[in-house]
Amino acid sequence: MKAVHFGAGNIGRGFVGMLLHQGGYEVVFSDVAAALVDALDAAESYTVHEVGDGGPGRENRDKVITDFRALNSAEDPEAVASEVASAEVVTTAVGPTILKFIAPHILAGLRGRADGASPLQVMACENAIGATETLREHIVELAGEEWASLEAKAVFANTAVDRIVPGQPAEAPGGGVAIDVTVEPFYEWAIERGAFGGNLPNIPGAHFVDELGPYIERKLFTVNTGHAAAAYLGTRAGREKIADALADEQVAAGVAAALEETSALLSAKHGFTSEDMEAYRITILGRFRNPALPDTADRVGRQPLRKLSRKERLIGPAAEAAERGLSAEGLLTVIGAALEFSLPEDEQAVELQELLGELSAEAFTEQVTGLSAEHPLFAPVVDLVQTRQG
Ligand SMILES: NC(=O)c1ccc[n+]([C@@H]2O[C@H](COP(=O)([O-])OP(=O)(O)OC[C@H]3O[C@@H](n4cnc5c(N)ncnc54)[C@H](O)[C@@H]3O)[C@@H](O)[C@H]2O)c1
Ligand SMILES: O=P(O)(O)OC[C@@H](O)[C@@H](O)[C@H](O)[C@H](O)CO
Repeated sequence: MKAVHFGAGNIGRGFVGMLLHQGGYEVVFSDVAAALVDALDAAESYTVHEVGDGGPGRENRDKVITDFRALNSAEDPEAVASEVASAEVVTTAVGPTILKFIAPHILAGLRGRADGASPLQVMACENAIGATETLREHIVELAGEEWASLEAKAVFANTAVDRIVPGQPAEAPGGGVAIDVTVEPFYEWAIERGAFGGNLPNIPGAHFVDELGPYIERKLFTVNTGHAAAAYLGTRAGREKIADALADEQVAAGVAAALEETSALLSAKHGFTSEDMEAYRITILGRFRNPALPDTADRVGRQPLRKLSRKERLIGPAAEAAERGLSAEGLLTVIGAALEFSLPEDEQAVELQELLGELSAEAFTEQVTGLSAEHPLFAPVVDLVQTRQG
């Protein structure tokens, strides 16, 4: 069995690749970072180190991953298409905005797939609602009328992945490109079952669910909302590491306030009990506090324009809370802190600060958050933008 995985970065090597390997797949990583591809392709194995308390598999904290290869999709797209054509599974962990660049490779692979082969099982493992569906839409759009003849060759399942994998040092301790990965022990991979028609991929570490919506919203609006709150409030308080941000009482109170609001929304919307949501929050805050995990506010706050967009972890739940007459004050405080996020090496952080300087508060709010002037959250966000603009 073979899986082609696009994106050999933190979560690609530290989670998706690891679980595919444990399921018995040969993993072909595909990436555009030449040095990383070369280092992976030359290696016989890499190690996933679990650090800190909790999680399954405590008896063995170092997982050695073998039976993989790596290809550069920028240099050799034909080889990637050929691997996709003969794979059972395709996964991605490249970031939601990169999915459109993965679509041509999958389409080319489907064109080369033998008639009668089992449908390719495609799963995007990104922090976004409906990421696999987005990937499918890119493929369908590219294929145009040809899609009718290819459609039966693939099935697409939305997923929710959860494991904190911090940024890794670029250089290995002995020199050369680092390919080992340090991760937290906790993980969860929920996959929507329906698309597979009973022929589930063999991923023992994942669990299959009938409806993914509640899982992905609970994950994105708790883990990622709480993480973003820790990053933006932590940066405002001068904390560089996420664990240090949580150790600051004021930051921790701000994170808790935002998460109480998202929990109230998730309970109202999906029927999670308040006890279940409280237990979920406690687990997550414990994960953020993991002192052995070198995770930074800069990584967690990266791409603030994506994080401030309409369906994402801040505006998404705040807008829905406001529509339902629920409190969004804690989330608004985090949105205000996100507007201050400034990081020269992050293109979106630079653009965010430029837009704040160029646009009126109303135009900024419409463009960045996608809220319309009639929405109950529009005026409070405009106030925050005006405050930031001085
Ligand atoms: N790190 C985490 O804790 C974590 C957890 C869950 C989900 N995620 C999600 O996984 C995705 C990846 O996150 P990450 O932290 O691993 O980021 P990362 O930057 O470490 O990895 C992304 C990889 O994608 C590669 N890439 C970029 N463009 C590409 C292209 N056109 N084709 C192939 N590869 C390409 C990059 O070179 C990089 O190696 C994001 O959507 C993120 O939200 C991350
Ligand atoms: O990857 P992003 O930029 O969407 O979000 C940053 C972090 O919150 C995220 O990577 C978490 O570590 C991860 O989602 C935990 O499962």
